[in-house]
Amino acid sequence: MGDGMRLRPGRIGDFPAICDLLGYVFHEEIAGEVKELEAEVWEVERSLVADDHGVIAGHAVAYSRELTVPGAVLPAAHISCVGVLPTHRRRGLLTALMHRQLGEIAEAGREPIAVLWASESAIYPRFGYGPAAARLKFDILNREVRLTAPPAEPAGRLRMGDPATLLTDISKLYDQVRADRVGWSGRDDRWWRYVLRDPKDLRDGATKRYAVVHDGPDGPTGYAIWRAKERWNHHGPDAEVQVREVAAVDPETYRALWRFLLGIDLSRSVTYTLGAVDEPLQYLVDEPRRLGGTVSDALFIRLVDLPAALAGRRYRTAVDVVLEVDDPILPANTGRWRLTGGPEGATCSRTGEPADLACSVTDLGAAYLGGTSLAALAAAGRVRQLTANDPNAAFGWHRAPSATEVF
Ligand SMILES: CC(=O)SCCNC(=O)CCNC(=O)[C@H](O)C(C)(C)COP(=O)(O)OP(=O)(O)OC[C@H]1O[C@@H](n2cnc3c(N)ncnc32)[C@H](O)[C@@H]1OP(=O)(O)O
Repeated sequence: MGDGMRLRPGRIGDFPAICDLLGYVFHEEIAGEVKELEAEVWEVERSLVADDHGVIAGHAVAYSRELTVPGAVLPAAHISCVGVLPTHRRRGLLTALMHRQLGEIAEAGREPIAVLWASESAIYPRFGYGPAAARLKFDILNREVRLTAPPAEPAGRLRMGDPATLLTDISKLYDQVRADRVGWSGRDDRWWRYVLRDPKDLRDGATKRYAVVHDGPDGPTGYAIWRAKERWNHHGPDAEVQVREVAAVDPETYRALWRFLLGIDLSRSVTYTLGAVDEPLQYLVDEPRRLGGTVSDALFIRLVDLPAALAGRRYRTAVDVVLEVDDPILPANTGRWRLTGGPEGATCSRTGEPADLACSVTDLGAAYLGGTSLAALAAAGRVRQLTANDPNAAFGWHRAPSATEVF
């Protein structure tokens, strides 16, 4: 790391310098409402800085939140705000920050896993984070797709308003849906304010955010949040609807919300950047190619306490397998582990038995949410299946993992 450089916990007084650092590295200005909301969610006691004689040259923070994993909701360290000053790059600061941070999470013993979004996919696998959930970004030509096989007119009604005004319904629905949606993060009031932040200077000419709640006969059953960007061209109206989030407790609601979003007058395109890889919308329209879907990586998962993490999720089918895992950064995870369980729960303990499958902690992180197949990792030569006892099917889940926000 170099002479005089030290890692230390962040202090309240560091916040402006950390915002400046993040501004430099992400090429943006962190000011005004955004800065206030960053301060509100910032956990100073979980913030780590690289201090070069009083200059904050590097930073990383862990947020205390929950994450839905297959069959369970677990505490998960949400890693964010990682940056190293351009003047200090490639001298090992990130490496030092990551090692120290993982050590601290492991020592605290509260969170069996850590999760992050990577600015570049190449950065985090070396620290044991595996690409565990992808996203499908939609760029929809909405006038060129039709919802197929329309059922009888749905019984529900749509109610429009500001997201903040409808938040009581929206947050309840989010919690209801997230219980079964792997990759969704818990949101307390602070995180809702953060997620719904909407300063005018970040709208790029679009409107403020709107929300719509779908009410069924027994109460609210789903919501959508979106904004629109006005555009006209020589053909006439050409507005873009930008969908932020859609959550529905049943297929009728999901369909009603998408029918609403795809049909907004004067629009010619609809974008949705946080779709799931198995987003049901693909199976609702007559011409899915016009949805313009592109896949990219989303959540990276790091197993911090391997046995707690593996025992903390459920498995799609019965599993009884010995995994041999290598973890150079957290050696307590290294070794052979017997995982026994299924759809009702699991146990995981150290064993001396011969291994059925050998892999790195990064690959196990990639497979953890059920979105990256161990068989595909084996086909890539990353995972070694050593016996016929193959846990691939058990590690899968009934829906693909997805993410609802970039934190
Ligand atoms: C969760 C989040 O917040 S994601 C956001 C991450 N931050 C950013 O992208 C902001 C812009 N970039 C930066 O601030 C810095 O370049 C960082 C934080 C990505 C890297 O910090 P550095 O201190 O330069 O990393 P460090 O010197 O520890 O590098 C460790 C290794 O990772 C590699 N590495 C670092 N950054 C990158 C990258 N962007 N792409 C590919 N490899 C990388 C280095 O080459 C090095 O490899 P080596 O061990 O084989 O030599």
